[in-house]
Amino acid sequence: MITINNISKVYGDKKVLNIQNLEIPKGESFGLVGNNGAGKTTLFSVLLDLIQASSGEILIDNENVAKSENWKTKVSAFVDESFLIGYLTPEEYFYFIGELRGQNKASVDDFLKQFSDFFNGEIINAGKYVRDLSKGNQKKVGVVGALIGKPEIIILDEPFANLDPSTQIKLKNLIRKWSQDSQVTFLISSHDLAHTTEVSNRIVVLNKGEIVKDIKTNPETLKELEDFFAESVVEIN
Ligand SMILES: Nc1ncnc2c1ncn2[C@@H]1O[C@H](COP(=O)(O)OP(=O)(O)OP(=O)(O)O)[C@@H](O)[C@H]1O
Repeated sequence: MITINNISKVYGDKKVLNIQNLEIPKGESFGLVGNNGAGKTTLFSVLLDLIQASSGEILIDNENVAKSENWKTKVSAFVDESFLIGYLTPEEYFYFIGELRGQNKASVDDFLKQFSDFFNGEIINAGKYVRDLSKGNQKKVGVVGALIGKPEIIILDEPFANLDPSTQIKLKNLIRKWSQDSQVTFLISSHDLAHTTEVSNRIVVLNKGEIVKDIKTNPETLKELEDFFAESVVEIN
């Protein structure tokens, strides 16, 4: 369970995040949407203790992420390329992550087999370093790396961007399956309302750092979100 209490983040005189209370139970597939600058990455960064909140606290299973290390074995994330290690090959990167999560090479290899179509022959045994891969392939490496060892909580920032349609579908199926069958908690931020609605059983909309909608996904959700974002669009003639 993730508990967010009175979290704020201020840069200069601008409050970019301001969330009173948010609870994300185990096994929830939580979608975070919002326009550019809404505060999605900031929220994930505070949650992962990558940046310090200006006030408030975030607890994972009752442990304050800014004060404890225990939560780190339960959580994996891919937020941006800084999570990658450019001088490793993808295989070396996956083994490294596997080691952190108690997976030996054989179990990592076994796990990676299911992604062979996902990788499309361009990642494993491709003779390239992570830094030399295309943006889309780097994203695949980061996302798959976050899945190794099936951690309890998986945080993915914009996982669908830059991915080809087949890979998007594969990833959506995996997210749905793991959250239903294995009670993995997913936190996914995306600009893609359709993908987010498909994989999330709850969607929170952030606007200027504040929660403006918190929806249990239902057949009307996509329409509700599209209407919400359309309202803020100024027509260009
Ligand atoms: N280090 C920083 N210094 C100053 N302002 C920052 C810093 N990091 C983020 N911000 C500001 O915080 C706000 C929220 O940014 P954030 O990256 O969390 O938004 P986002 O919802 O992830 O946006 P996007 O959809 O564009 O990725 C933005 O106004 C951004 O400019």
